[in-house]
Amino acid sequence: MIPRLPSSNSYHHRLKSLRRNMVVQSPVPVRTKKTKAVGIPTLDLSLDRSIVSKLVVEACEDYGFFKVTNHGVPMEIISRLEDEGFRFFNKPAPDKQQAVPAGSFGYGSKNIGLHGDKGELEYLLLPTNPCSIVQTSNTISQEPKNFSSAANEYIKAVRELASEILDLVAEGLWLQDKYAFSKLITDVESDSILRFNHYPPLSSTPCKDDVEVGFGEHSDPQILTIFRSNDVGGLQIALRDGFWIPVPPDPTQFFVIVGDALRVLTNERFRSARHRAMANSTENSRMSIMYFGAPPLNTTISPLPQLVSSENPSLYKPFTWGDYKKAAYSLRLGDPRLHLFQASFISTNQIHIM
Ligand SMILES: C=C1C[C@]23C[C@@]1(O)CC[C@H]2[C@@]12CCC[C@@](C)(C(=O)O1)[C@H]2[C@@H]3C(=O)O
Ligand SMILES: O=C(O)CCC(=O)C(=O)O
Ligand SMILES: [Fe+2]
Repeated sequence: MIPRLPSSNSYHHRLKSLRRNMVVQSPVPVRTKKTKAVGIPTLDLSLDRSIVSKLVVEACEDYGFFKVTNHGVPMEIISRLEDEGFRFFNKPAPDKQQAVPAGSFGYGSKNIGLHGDKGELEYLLLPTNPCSIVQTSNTISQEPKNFSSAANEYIKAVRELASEILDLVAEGLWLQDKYAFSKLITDVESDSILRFNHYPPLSSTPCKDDVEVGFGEHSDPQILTIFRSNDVGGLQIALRDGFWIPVPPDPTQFFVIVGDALRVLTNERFRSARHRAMANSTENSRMSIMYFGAPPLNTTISPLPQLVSSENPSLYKPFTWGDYKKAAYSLRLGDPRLHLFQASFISTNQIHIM
């Protein structure tokens, strides 16, 4: 099917001026080695759908990262969860260590994952399923109902936002199934995660040229990450040329990061942005809240047929989200992992000496 595009001049004029305005200047660039003061693509979700869907696709292709405004999530929902997060991190260490003790979820401090990655932060990692939020809230808050209702309302709102963005992506790619991506994260079995990262002010002064790491460089393995932070900066995004751009915080808006799974589903048309958080050298605490939208564990991830052709053959073998998650979690934070699933990858046990 040949896509039909509106042909009016005013449409093209509007699109051009939107593109010009899409990249906004960072007001307070945090400079480290190899950083650039480039703007962040910003998309106003209240604009005409046909325009926004095109711009979303462009931002996913060029950056794998963008900011959304007019996102429709009430500030009250955001502030309630932020207050609950700070209330938790302000508790004494032994109380925090009791939160969600089982498995890979729960409270962590300075250790990220299980393979020696360190960071200047503490965090709380939770499954987004409403029942497990209710259960775990007993170990997180003295007033568990306040925590669980704040978390569940926030999760519902950001899941809707993620799903809306994924529908725009499907439209911008002219897919026949408009819900091809969103249905993966709205499934009741979805493996999505909620994470609070708390970066207390650094007590020691970092050595010259040695910027301490808050959260090391990595890409997110899931489909899409929706996140925001309070007004303390720290996040940086890698550009294609290897330069890092600081992301000025915007507490009332959301940022979106393309994950590895979406990169595979689009047969590498999209980038999964590598990002990192610098340690917090300000006087105030930084807190980010990340929603990682993921499919059910048994979902097959492989490039969508519409994005595969003889000129663009599939770059990946099919694998399940569970397979990819297992591979990612068996590696260090910054390790490459997608190559393990590439169509051209030959694992050592496939090499037979004749
Ligand atoms: C070192 C690690 C932390 C991580 C699991 C991993 O082994 C590699 C991927 C990491 C990451 C990055 C994005 C968020 C996160 C929750 C995820 O799904 O993959 C973290 C994992 C974690 O913090 O446990
Ligand atoms: O806290 C941040 O700003 C970044 C954290 C992050 O990238 C993550 O939790 O995956
Ligand atoms: Fe991340």
